[in-house]
Amino acid sequence: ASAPVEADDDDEEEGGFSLCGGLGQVSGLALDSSDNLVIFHRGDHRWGVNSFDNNAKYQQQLLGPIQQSTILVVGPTKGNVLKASGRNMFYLPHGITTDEENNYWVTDVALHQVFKLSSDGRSQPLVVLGEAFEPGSDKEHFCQPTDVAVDSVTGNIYVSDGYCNARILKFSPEGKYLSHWGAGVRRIPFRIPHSLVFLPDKRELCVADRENGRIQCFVGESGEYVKEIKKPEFGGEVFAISYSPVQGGVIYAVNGESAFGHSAPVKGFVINYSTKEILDAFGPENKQRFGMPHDIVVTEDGHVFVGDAASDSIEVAVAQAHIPVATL
Ligand SMILES: O=C(N[C@@H](O)C(=O)O)c1ccccc1
Repeated sequence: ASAPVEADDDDEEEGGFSLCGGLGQVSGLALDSSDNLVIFHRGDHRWGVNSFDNNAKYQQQLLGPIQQSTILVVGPTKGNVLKASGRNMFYLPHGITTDEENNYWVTDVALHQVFKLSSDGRSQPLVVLGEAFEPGSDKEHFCQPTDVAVDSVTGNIYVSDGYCNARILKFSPEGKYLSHWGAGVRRIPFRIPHSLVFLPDKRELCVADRENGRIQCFVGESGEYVKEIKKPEFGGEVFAISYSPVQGGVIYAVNGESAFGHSAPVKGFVINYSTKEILDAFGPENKQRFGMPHDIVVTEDGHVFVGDAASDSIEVAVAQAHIPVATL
């Protein structure tokens, strides 16, 4: 493993931390069973306008895989690195989530693959889905898959596929294809299903349908459409979502800039899942604004972390509405 990287002192003063330059584009965030932050970043690789050809084929394979550790487990307060893994495996990391055994489920948009990795750093993946560097849209191929969500009861996983497909697929914990579906309301297709969250208390899957600027939620078991949350405050894009079961269920979302024009400040939102009311809007704790907020996680005690793919950093944010009623 590479030498541990520590957050700079000044980084901590900013409220966020960038692990003293040890981070590349932060594409994914997850939490482990101890509420440590799990960061999935791109080291010295970047997703630029020339990274893919018109057929979504990755153009920089000759660069080889990222040599830095792309998966870092860090303490949520000081940003000290507890574990580092994921070296020489990935080309363009995207999404990451953890399952009940602290395994990592990750997606790589250059490989068009989904991996299940054990968190003890063994480099041999437990499950590999998709064919390396081969985009496609059947049961064995993805096209720039963006995220994974895990149903902690059944262990089944959901894959949002992706920048160049418009569907959600469901697999068993061992990676057996179970089902797939497209978008809900009036069959307007997803436009970059970009981030997923499973709602354990409602057994629903919610999707950040990025360029449609909406969140759509489905019954996890059947894929049946349940609801849509779309707000003018999103300004046309929703990049990432997370969820906390407190107060009847609260959705956290971040919007973002997009090539298709944008008309709202880049912010985080706290939304009452049942009423769809925006309870709070927030920016980074001690920084002007988010760059490209790309993923968001919320700890049990209400700390919000946002991974920024433009400023290669993790921003800490305080969202008022999550403070459990007991402490108000
Ligand atoms: O959205 C894009 N990237 C981010 O989401 C990301 O880096 O995951 C992107 C799209 C087209 C070209 C270049 C970048």
